Amino acid sequence: MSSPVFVALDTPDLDRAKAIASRVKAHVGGIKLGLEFFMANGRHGVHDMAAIGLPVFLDLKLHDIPNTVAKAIQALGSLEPAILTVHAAGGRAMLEDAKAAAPAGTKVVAVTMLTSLDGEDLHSIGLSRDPHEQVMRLTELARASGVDGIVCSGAEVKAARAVWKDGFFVVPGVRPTDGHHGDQKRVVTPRQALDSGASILVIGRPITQAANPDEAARAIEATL
Ligand SMILES: O=c1ccn([C@@H]2O[C@H](COP(=O)(O)O)[C@@H](O)[C@H]2O)c(=O)[nH]1
Repeated sequence: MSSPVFVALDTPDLDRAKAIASRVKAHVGGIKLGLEFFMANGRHGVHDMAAIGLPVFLDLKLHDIPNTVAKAIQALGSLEPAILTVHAAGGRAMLEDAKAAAPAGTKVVAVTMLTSLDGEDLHSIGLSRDPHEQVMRLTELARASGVDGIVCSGAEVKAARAVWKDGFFVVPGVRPTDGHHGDQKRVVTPRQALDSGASILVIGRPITQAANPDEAARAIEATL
């Protein structure tokens, strides 16, 4: 079975992204390309990265009116990423139209609550629910909208999986040890995320900023 780890290649530098992907290829199951990479390299960069031979997760976190999101997904043309993100807060019509616009082989997953946020952040944007309640509410919305799954933290994935048995659960905010969390606030270890029901884990800086990225990826793989 291939590794559940998708390495987040958060860099604008195509050559650096290629170099890290090539180094860690044996220890990860896919690569995740986000806004930083896409803004710098566009569709052609994604196409180049796909040539490495690992599944591509395109993490664009689309959030706009339904027509705009659907047209943006259609504009990806032949890229056909394995996974594509939209924001669940875009609402039911946007989620339905995103799924309808995506290629059949692309899993559309809805971001519920960014792992860089906590309860205080929710309150500061006018939401009185706690993170667990917010994630569960958006999980129900995503399931009812017909998308393939959600992005949530490892703290909520067990409860989300319980109400959506065949959903696809993406867990970022993963740290191998109790070390530096950076901007992530809802954090678990790779083992905890998998034991709680994650389908895949997204891990960036613990691998890409390591002195030896392939050794870091191998060490994480050994814990799974
Ligand atoms: O809620 C979310 C959704 C997406 N992400 C993305 O995952 C990686 C995490 O990188 P680390 O370096 O392991 O923190 C990054 O690309 C985010 O855009 C997330 O962290 N949380």
